[in-house]
Amino acid sequence: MSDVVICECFARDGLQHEPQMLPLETKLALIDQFTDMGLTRIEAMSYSNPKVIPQFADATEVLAGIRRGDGVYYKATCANVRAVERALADTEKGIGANEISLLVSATDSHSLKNLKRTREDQWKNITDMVAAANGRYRMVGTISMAFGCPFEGTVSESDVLKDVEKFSKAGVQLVALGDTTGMAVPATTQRLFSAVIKEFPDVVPVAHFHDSRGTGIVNYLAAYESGVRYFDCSMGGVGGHPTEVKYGGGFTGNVCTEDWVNLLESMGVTTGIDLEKMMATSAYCESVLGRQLYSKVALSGLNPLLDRPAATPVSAS
Ligand SMILES: CC(C)C(=O)C(=O)O
Repeated sequence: MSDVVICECFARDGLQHEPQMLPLETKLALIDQFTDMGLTRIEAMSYSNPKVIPQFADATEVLAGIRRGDGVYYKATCANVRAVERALADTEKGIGANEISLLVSATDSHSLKNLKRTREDQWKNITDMVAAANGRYRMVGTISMAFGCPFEGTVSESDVLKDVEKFSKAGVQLVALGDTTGMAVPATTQRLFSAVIKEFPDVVPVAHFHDSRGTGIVNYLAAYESGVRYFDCSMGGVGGHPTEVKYGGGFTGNVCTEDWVNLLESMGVTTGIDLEKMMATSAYCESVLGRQLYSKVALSGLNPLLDRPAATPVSAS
């Protein structure tokens, strides 16, 4: 049992906006490597409309082809009831995901731009999706722009907490707070997560931060210190949110799995990840995308002190 749970987002969030289409065999090899390196949450694919997002036209084939690890959650991204119905159809065939995701934005401006729906309409959509899922999956709700919005500025923490409450009341077990465009700082990260942990003890809080301004890891550390144990990351930091490019410009990537795992393990926090396999998988991710990605650890190697016991292990509170 490790101290933290890392969700690897490369195969969905990472690939969604990649211009090149990866062949099915490459996706299967990637996800199998994620399983083999010890990850216990893997964002595998998206049941999106293939006309809109052709990258996931093979969503069912991906689920059918991957090797399943014991106790591993394979997450399917779902945008609407039709997507949940596709998830259920695959589950009936015995090849389904075991976690599905739901998404809301903390601000109406971002919701309209990103989801083409007002927040109110999106909450109706989520209610319908939860009803359609009928308790068959572990569910994770993500609140985008939870720490600030490029269109509306400061986001009210009490409004975010109301969204967490709505997810909780709907029976959603995990709630991710998204720092979608890298606006959080350690103090806001700690304040909001501490409030979630205090007010919603039944909810598993998840950090889903983008590293747009190089603040991802410092904020993840702040989240860890507040008691968060679930983190979304992506090998090489790929992925992220198109809104950043369309409306703000800049880097859209996720926090690099390699860098966050290296830091945690160097602090004596166990991740359950085989570090040598992680480095081999990191190189494989770069080779399949044909370019150097953003991980500093991929560039410099793992912390050389890692093969010695950490001087003062950080206790998992
Ligand atoms: C789309 C979600 C998962 C996201 O990346 C964000 O809002 O930060």
